[in-house]
Amino acid sequence: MDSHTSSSAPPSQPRTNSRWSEPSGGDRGSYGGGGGGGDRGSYGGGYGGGYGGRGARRNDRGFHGDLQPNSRLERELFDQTNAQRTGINFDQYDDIPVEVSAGKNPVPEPIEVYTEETIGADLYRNTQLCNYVKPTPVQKYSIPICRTGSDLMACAQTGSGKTAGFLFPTILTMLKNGGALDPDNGRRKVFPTALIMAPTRELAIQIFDEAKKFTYCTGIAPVVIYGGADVRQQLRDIERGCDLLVATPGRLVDLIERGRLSMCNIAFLVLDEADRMLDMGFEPQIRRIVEQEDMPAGASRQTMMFSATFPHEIQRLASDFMNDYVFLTVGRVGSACKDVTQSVEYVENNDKLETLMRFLSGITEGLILIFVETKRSCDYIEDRLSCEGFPSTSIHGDRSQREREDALASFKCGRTPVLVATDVASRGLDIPNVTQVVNYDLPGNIDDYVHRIGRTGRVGNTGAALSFVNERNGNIIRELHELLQENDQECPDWLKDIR
Ligand SMILES: Nc1ncnc2c1ncn2[C@@H]1O[C@H](COP(=O)(O)OP(=O)(O)OP(=O)(O)O)[C@@H](O)[C@H]1O
Repeated sequence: MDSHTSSSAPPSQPRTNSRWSEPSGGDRGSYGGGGGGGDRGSYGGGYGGGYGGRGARRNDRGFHGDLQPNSRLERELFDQTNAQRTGINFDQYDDIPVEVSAGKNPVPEPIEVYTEETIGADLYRNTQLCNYVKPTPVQKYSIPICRTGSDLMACAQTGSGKTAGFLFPTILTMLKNGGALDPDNGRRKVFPTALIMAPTRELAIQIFDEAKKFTYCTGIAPVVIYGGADVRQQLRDIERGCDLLVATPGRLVDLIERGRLSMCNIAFLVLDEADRMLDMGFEPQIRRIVEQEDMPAGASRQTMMFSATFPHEIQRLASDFMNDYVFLTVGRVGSACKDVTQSVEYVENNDKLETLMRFLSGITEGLILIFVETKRSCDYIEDRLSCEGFPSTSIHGDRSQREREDALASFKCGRTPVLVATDVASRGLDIPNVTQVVNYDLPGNIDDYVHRIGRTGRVGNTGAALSFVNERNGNIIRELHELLQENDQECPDWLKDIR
């Protein structure tokens, strides 16, 4: 029987370090399973309380945000306590080969440093507040390329700063051009200038959090909208002024249909993790938003697509949405982050839980992210781990938005150092101190594997990924084998015998 559905608990593992408690046999409630204490306000919808109400009045730059410093907000946004810090391998990013295939414009020189000259005074101040010392390779190239007005498809390894890679040039060009006038608007319709679409709510919230930092005191107002949260609050957020909108596709279509959002001023369109959005079946919504509403096409819009992987279906979307685009690749398209030590272990399904607990018992520090295939096994494993003394929480598509945010908050602060997740957490999430990823169930394709293990080993930090493998994983073994070899990882002989 599959261990996911087995009701018999595996034997308890003795704890080899004091981090984990002895099995209690109690229920998960005693460990705060599912998290708790997550502060929605810290993710904010729109500007939270920090900027104060300001209506949709425009500032001197033609946008809707604040230009004045605010010391409380500044402390909140740039608090470094839980920020991701660059790791020992950060400087080795410079050794990764970069390829740029030119569009019609000549490719500009990359920028090597962050200064007022390279990224303007506003962004420079904000990078200093973020403690960014120098650009990552994708940023070095994407910023000058996008400033020429070219469309861009950029592929760079997980955790190498792609978010700033698209936010920086977008913000810079918005500041250069100033806000566009709204068309005559009798109704309460909102006209953002930049649109960033992301596949999951958590990723949209995270991009928004980054956008808040980089737009601080620039006058640009960022807002996030996503499904599963109160739509009325999000409507209030956009009405207070929205220049840069971060959205998941479903909620965006909803607000367009309600007549509350117009795409007609969109000058910048970013699709982050576009391949995942297609996997999740969002193509009709994306095509509707980009092709069938009032969004400008051709040269009046700049389009960027960013991911660590680019399967073939994406090339189609790219050629439909972009004009003569530049293709930027840092390293091989789809390759795994070299700072993650990958290992595989042969484990039959029935033995996975026991093996996992034995493995966890030996981990003395850091956060551990465990990927499983189904929502059901996610709940089951979280429950078993919690009962066995490993404080755990979980995240999957059937949990409410509140539960998902609470689980992430509880994981991030270390209250529950184990997060059991489905692929909803595989893309984009940037959680400091994740030192170990476990593929309890391997994903169905190698791209998802690359994204999953990329939740660790970010911005030059080292991390580790362990995958449980057995005969059921035949479909991914060949590519996994190649990937391990490419990254000089240990490749056990039995691996290639699995079909
Ligand atoms: N130039 C920089 N210097 C220092 N830290 C940076 C720099 N650029 C980005 N970071 C930080 O690196 C972390 C990873 O960045 P980001 O999430 O944008 O990576 P990514 O390439 O989009 O990853 P993924 O493929 O997983 O989505 C973030 O915490 C970000 O703040």
